Amino acid sequence: MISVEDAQTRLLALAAPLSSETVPLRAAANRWLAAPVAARRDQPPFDASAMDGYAVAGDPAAGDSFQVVGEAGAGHGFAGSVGPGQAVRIFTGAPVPAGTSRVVIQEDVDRQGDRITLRVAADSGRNIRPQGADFAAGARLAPRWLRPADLALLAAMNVAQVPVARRPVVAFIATGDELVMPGEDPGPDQIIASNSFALEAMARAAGAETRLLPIARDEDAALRAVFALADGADVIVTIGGASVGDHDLVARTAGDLGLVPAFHKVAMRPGKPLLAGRLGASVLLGLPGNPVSAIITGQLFLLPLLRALQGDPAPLPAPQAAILTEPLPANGPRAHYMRARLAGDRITPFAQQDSALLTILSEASALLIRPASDGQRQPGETVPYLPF
Ligand SMILES: Nc1nc2c(c(=O)[nH]1)N[C@H]1C(S)=C(S)[C@@H](COP(=O)(O)OP(=O)(O)OC[C@H]3O[C@@H](n4cnc5c(N)ncnc54)[C@H](O)[C@@H]3O)O[C@H]1N2
Ligand code: MOO
Repeated sequence: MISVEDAQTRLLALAAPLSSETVPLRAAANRWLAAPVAARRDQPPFDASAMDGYAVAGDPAAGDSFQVVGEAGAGHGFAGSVGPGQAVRIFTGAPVPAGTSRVVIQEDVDRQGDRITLRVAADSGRNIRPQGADFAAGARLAPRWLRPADLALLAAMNVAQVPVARRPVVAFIATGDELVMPGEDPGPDQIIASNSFALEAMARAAGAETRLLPIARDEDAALRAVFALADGADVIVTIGGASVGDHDLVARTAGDLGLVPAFHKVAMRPGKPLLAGRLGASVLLGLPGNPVSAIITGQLFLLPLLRALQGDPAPLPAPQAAILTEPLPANGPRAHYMRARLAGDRITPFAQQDSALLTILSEASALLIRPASDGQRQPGETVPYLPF
């Protein structure tokens, strides 16, 4: 059995980056910016007022008085120039008129007709946002996951079309005679297929386009037929049938179909039966069937794979540190990803860690990482975890 880190490295080695495409700005949310884009203008494009008040020159003192000679608003500046003893009524976002060098806020001014008098000396701030203070024309936004703030930044840069990585297509195949879809009528020996729904949501949030294929019965022919439906997918994710039982067919059937294996079985808990390899033009990721195992291996393997396919050079989740609240016995030879609750900087693993318990997983906010063969841990010690 190989370590989690080895398995992740081998899987990511299968991730040849996808091509890019250009999409309208609004369609770029949550996608990977595939190439640097340059600002097409300065922002602000002119020295702009940061406050509502009066634009004047110099460093006026309390009692100084000015004649108001015009107005500058956002979207319509003051065309003339402003001389000594003159002021322009100005509003936030307006271009600062030629000849002025600061904005006195209106709260500090008494106005009578077209004259203003300063109640206090102008303060040290000029209340002006200089041209290009946010960014200058030509400034670049480097490849990254585009968050909402990045969309606003691209818009301000006047970038309407955005180069992003093509969405990876992920096909999900749940396997097992016991499975029916939610809303169907399960037979007495059947359960509801649940894992695909978590995994599909996870993949979509990571930018993938998803296909939920029909459940494959536990026979070679049925599994082959569903594999055929996955044709063209960048990633095929099977769920279940990865272990050693007589009905665990994924490795065998995929092998007969030409799977070039990268690994099968990883020293982790949950998730030991995980397998991966290249199947034709697709990457095959065979997840274990237990719900917690499937979702955690999805988190640790499927998500990084999807990020890497889209070009993210650092696709792996970064462990954080928290303070343990309870003693933990020494860990065995498999890295253990314990379902845990995080409160501030303190982490408490759930007492029950069975890999079939979706209620516990749903309550969990962290996966406490016990490295393989880690010794006993005491309350107060710092331990690694992954946010969940
Ligand atoms: N003799 C051994 N038995 C098992 C081993 C082992 O090493 N030796 N490994 C165990 C571990 S660890 C895991 S994890 C499971 C995973 O096995 P499979 O990947 O073959 O999964 P299945 O047997 O098909 O299913 C396991 C469990 O999960 C339920 N399941 C399956 N698919 C779904 C789904 N889409 N939604 C909800 N639940 C699902 C299934 O009904 C089973 O209860 O093997 C252990 N056995
Ligand atoms: O290692 Mo399995 O994934 O615990 O249930």
